[in-house]
Amino acid sequence: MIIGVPKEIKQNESRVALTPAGVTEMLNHNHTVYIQTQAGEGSGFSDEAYKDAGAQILPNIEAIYDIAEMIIKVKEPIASEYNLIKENQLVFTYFHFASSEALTKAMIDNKSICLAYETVEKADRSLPLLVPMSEVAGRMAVQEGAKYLEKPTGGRGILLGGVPGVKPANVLIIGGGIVGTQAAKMAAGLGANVTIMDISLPRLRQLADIMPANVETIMSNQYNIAEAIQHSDLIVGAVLIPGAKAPHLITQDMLKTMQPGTVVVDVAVDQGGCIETCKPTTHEDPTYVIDEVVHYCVANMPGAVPYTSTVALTNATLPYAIQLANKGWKKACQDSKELKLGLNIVQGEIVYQPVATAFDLPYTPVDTYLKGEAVV
Ligand SMILES: NC(=O)C1=CN([C@@H]2O[C@H](COP(=O)(O)OP(=O)(O)OC[C@H]3O[C@@H](n4cnc5c(N)ncnc54)[C@H](O)[C@@H]3O)[C@@H](O)[C@H]2O)C=CC1
Ligand SMILES: CC(=O)C(=O)O
Ligand SMILES: [Mg+2]
Repeated sequence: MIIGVPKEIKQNESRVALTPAGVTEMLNHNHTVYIQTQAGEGSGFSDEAYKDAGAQILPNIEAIYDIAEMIIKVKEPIASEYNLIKENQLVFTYFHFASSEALTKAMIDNKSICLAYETVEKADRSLPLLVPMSEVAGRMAVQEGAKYLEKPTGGRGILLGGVPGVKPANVLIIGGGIVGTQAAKMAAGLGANVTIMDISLPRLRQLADIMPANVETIMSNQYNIAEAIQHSDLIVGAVLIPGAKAPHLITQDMLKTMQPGTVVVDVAVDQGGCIETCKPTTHEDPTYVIDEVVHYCVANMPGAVPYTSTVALTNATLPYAIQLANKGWKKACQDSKELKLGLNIVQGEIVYQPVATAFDLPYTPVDTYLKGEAVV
């Protein structure tokens, strides 16, 4: 198969979807790999390194989309890429469709095959291609939160861990999955008073077992959230209902009950955010203030640490990308339930129910496309 890797063009996005090691693997399986010039530069991989691994370098993004049967990238296509994507071209990347009707409609219109990293799902319900970036974002959430809690950046002016004789900060984490767990570990390690909320009692039990003594677990519900936000200094939004729009657990009215200078890091922004007042921001201008509450809502947090994130992401995506390249999307999705769940839009039809629900658009069951002879 002919594989194309464009340079990411989202603001301050320096990750790349394939490393030189990944190129070698693809070549070992008899595939051809084209990389846009400088695509790996921000992650420490030069064009020379890709050439040495056997890739061919193309000078611009148009050339990559023009030649490739499968595009592998990191972030969702942005508006200038919509028309570069061709009918029947397989695009393997994060899409987060439920947060963007414009993207959803553009991918319906171009009739491509959209296989979303974030909904590839294992039998145990884990999301293997979201996990590594959630690990990064969860850890970063506390780092960023600590920074914006400083007075000069608009925060309350409180040190997460306090100092001897002074109380530490209160950190509330809503959602105890991968992001939530990593955020809790970091905040607890710094000495903060940490509370994790989740709607899953089994999950809260697991967390209570593994977390240190300065982390408590509380059931997530409207009453408990309303109470906890009043004395939280840092709040991390970390909920997920796979593929769907995040529920708004903190409404605009509730901001008025919070302490001035509270920082909210809504990591779930890529699925629309779990705070009503969340709107996506960039690494260049990551925060804004509403009702004296600092909002940090960067939708590509791991993009800021590409040396860590590119390798973590490609460690997870490469085995799936190889299956897709070896078998073609149809056969690969017939053979693997995990990959099949990654299909969101196929040739103009939404095949992932929560995306159709998010915009009240028609839904076509994915098996409609996977029946019959596989096309390689
Ligand atoms: N902004 C960014 O750069 C990044 C954002 N993310 C996003 O972070 C979010 C969380 O991802 P993961 O931790 O991997 O998901 P996960 O599936 O591991 O965890 C989500 C947790 O939320 C819980 N949950 C669902 N509804 C809830 C509610 N009403 N109250 C409390 N908990 C609730 C679930 O029970 C689950 O434990 C996703 O939207 C993901 O896309 C992930 C990586 C980077
Ligand atoms: C998960 C995601 O959206 C990211 O890593 O940017
Ligand atoms: Mg207030």
